Amino acid sequence: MLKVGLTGGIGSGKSTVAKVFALLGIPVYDADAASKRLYDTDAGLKEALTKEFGAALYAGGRLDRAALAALVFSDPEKLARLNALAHPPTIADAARWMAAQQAPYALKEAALIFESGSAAGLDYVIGVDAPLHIRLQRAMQRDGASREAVLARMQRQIDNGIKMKLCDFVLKNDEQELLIPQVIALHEKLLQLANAQ
Ligand SMILES: CC(C)(COP(=O)(O)OP(=O)(O)OC[C@H]1O[C@@H](n2cnc3c(N)ncnc32)[C@H](O)[C@@H]1O)[C@@H](O)C(=O)NCCC(=O)NCCS
Ligand SMILES: Nc1ncnc2c1ncn2[C@@H]1O[C@H](COP(=O)(O)OP(=O)(O)OP(=O)(O)O)[C@@H](O)[C@H]1O
Repeated sequence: MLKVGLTGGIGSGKSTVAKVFALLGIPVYDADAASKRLYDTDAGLKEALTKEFGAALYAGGRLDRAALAALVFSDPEKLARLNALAHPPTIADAARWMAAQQAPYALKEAALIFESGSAAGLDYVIGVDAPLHIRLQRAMQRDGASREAVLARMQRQIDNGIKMKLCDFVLKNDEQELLIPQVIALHEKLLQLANAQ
């Protein structure tokens, strides 16, 4: 089975594209959702986060993500420490999930596939591309977030142009080219690649 990554900057439309692949019958792993689940279920991670960022983060019983976001996206060193704690269990969880899939190929959707080093375990990576002003607008609208808050996250991600060059395939989600026909064409190509394995 082929292991395929799906990535793109904040607001590029990764989750939207992932839903189309899922409709085509492809199993999809959502790394954002998995890391949120692990924060509340992985005792080792919970303990490490409490030690690093303080017990107040779990005061409500579950991780206060907004409080953690406010801490880390204003301080690159804190973000690096969070990434070092959160990425390894998520990468391991994704690898276990991948190993259990029965399909010609399976997708791992994650914003930070290159930044976290997880591209190394994948056969191909798909990038979802959209211009900065559209990504900014989408993320602000979806999350009710300020321009500054979205820009702070973007600044902690690899430059989008460079990220797309690192990808094996790029889907344009710029509201000019139709998205679904691009996904269907790529799905057919990936099925061929999986068959040729
Ligand atoms: C700080 C946290 C708790 C804030 O949670 P929140 O619900 O506000 O955001 P969510 O996780 O849904 O992320 C939304 C988007 O923000 C961007 N983003 C998230 N984490 C990071 C990061 N470490 N660096 C850069 N951008 C990031 C991504 O584009 C992501 O898709 C959360 O983002 C987090 O745990 N980040 C660290 C782990 C991580 O890297 N997750 C993303 C990929 S697995
Ligand atoms: N082609 C499109 N036309 C209109 N709206 C879109 C399109 N693609 C995505 N969106 C919207 O833009 C927002 C961001 O898309 P999505 O959540 O898929 O992005 P993402 O790359 O997964 O973002 P993040 O990295 O923040 O998780 C969503 O509200 C989604 O519905």
